[in-house]
Amino acid sequence: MSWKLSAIAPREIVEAALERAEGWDEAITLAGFEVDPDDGTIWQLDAYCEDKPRKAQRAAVLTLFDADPPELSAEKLPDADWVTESQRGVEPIRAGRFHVHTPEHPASDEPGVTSFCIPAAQAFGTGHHETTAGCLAMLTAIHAAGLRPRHVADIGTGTGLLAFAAMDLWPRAVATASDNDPVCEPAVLENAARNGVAIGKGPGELTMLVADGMDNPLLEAAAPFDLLIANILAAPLIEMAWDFADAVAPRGSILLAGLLTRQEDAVKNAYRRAGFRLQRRIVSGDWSILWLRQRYRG
Ligand SMILES: C[S@@+](CC[C@H](N)C(=O)[O-])C[C@H]1O[C@@H](n2cnc3c(N)ncnc32)[C@H](O)[C@@H]1O
Repeated sequence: MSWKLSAIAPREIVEAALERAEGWDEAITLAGFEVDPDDGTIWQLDAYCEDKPRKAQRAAVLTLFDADPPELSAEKLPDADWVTESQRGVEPIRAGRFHVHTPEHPASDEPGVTSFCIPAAQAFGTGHHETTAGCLAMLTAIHAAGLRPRHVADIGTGTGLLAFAAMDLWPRAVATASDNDPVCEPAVLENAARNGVAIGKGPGELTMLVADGMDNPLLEAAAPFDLLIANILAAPLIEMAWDFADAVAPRGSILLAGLLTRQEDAVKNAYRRAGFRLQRRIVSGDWSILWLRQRYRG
C-alpha cells in the first residue's frame, strides 16, 4: 500500500463512513482515528491504496460520505509494510477480564486476565471499537451474574474475538460463530489457531459458519442457544429479533451491540415484542450494549 487518501471530518461522519464501508470489496484499506487525542471530536479517515489513487478510487472513498463530502488529500507513502505499520500503532486494550493485543505487543501477565492476540486490519473486532470492548465487559458481567450457557452463538463474529471470550468464560460450552462476510471464516480459523481455540462441534469447541443472520441450516441445527451474541447494527438487529427469539433456548440470553444509544428504545421494543426482558445495559461512548433474557416462549 504505497498511497494514502485522507479526509478530516467530525467524528460521527468518519464513524458513519467506516460503518458504511463494512464489507465493501474495494481494494482499499481504511482506518479512522482522532486527529488530536485530547479532543476526540475531529477525526481523520485514511484510505490506503496500492497505486496512485485514480478518479475511481477517490470517487469510491467519497461514496462513503453522505451529503457534503470532505476534501480528500493524497500522499505518497515511503516503502513500508502498511499492515504491520498500522498494527504497531494499535495499543492493547483491557475490557472485562480480557486483554486484547496485536502480535507486536505482549500478552498480559496479570493474574485472572485472559489475553487474545488478534492482528489488526483483518476483520472487524480487535477490541478497539467501543461495541466490542463493551461486549467483552458485558460477557464478563454475565459470567459474574452466574449464567452458565452450554450453547453459545456469536452472530456477526468478525475476527471471532467475542466467541473466543465466551469460550474462555465457559470452557465446556459448544460455540458457534458466523458472519455474512466470507472473509471472516479464514480470519476466525487463523485467530482460533493463534489463540489455542479448538475447532469442532463438541464442548469447548468452536464451529465457524458463513450466514446472513440465522440463514444457514447448520446454524439453525446448532440452536437453541443459551446465549446468543450479536454485535451488528440496530436495523439488522431489529429485523432479526424474531429469528433470534426462535434460536434462543427458554430463559436464554441475548447480548446485543452495534446500536447507538439513541437507537436503544427501538431495539428494546423489538426484542420486548419478541419476548425478551432487559437485564443490564452498558453505555460506552455513543453506543449501548444490552443483555436481554427471554421471558417466555411464544
Ligand atoms: C460491528 S462488527 C462486530 C464484529 C465482532 N463481533 C466484534 O464485536 O468486534 C459486525 C460484524 O457483523 C457482520 N454482519 C453484518 N451484517 C450481518 C448479517 N446480516 N449476518 C451476519 N453477520 C453480519 C459484519 O460482517 C461484521 O463482521
